[in-house]
Amino acid sequence: MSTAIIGAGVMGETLLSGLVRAGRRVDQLMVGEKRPERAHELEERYGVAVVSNREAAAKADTVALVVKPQDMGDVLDEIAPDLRPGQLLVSLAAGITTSYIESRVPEGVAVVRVMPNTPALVDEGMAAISPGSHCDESHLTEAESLMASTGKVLRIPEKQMDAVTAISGSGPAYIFFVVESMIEAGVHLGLPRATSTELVVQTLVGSAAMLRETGTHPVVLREQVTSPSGTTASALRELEIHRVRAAFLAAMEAARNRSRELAEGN
Ligand SMILES: NC(=O)C1=CN([C@@H]2O[C@H](COP(=O)(O)OP(=O)(O)OC[C@H]3O[C@@H](n4cnc5c(N)ncnc54)[C@H](O)[C@@H]3O)[C@@H](O)[C@H]2O)C=CC1
Ligand SMILES: O=C(O)[C@@H]1CCC=N1
Repeated sequence: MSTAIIGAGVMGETLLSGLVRAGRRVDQLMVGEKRPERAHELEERYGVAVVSNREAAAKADTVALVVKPQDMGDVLDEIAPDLRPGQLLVSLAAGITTSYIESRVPEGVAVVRVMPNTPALVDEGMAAISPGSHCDESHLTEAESLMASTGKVLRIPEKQMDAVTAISGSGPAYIFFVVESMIEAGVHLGLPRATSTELVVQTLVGSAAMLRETGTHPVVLREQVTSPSGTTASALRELEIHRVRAAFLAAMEAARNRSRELAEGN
């Protein structure tokens, strides 16, 4: 099965590198990329063929669309004449619905919408997938296998996609923001930056491993750290006073709303 990736920026390369790591044959992969210097970089790095978007659409069994939502209309209009019924189109773009894509491509092209995230770069990705209206099980399985090369995959109803985008799609950015803030705090408290960074990164990795390996609810894990009248209780009181919980809710609502706006072409 040949796969084309159209749009080889951050997420396009993440997908490409994952497929290569998972053992997909490079001669079964191709890339369509607008920026010539970027295309050249990927040719050099992976030995992958860079072709025009139309050639990618005409040749590949599966076409992954990894351009920005704002560029999706133009790309679909460009490749529509080369697509054929039964072919699989996988969109990784935030906001863009399967019905929007289906309305711009020939009848019978199978569309799967995916929301991935960047930890896929280290094979710890979280991707959610939803079928469009012309998908059969084999299309969904192929999209699932594409994304499973770099992490976990969950099938979800498309109506949940904007919320998923806000949680796991954008999620790594919130975590990096927390990490960055904790490192800075360590520096304020007098730690050398390298020490603070090592402490925070390992604390994050250790906490994530506890969540995954014990399956224990985060509230219970947090309570285990919080000794009566201790240091953690003092810190958590400040987080509540500064409404960090409410800020997370507002942030994720804003991301969900932005995903909805992107669907309307804004
Ligand atoms: N970066 C992330 O963490 C995530 C991104 N996504 C989605 O992935 C998509 C791409 O995002 P990024 O990789 O972050 O953006 P990016 O800007 O790094 O990559 C987009 C790439 O598409 C190329 N491009 C633009 N128009 C093109 C055209 N007509 N033909 C061929 N290539 C074209 C650009 O030159 C660029 O290399 C977006 O739709 C985004 O919503 C989804 C989940 C996570
Ligand atoms: O910020 C964005 O729009 C993309 C989608 C999810 C993560 N990055």
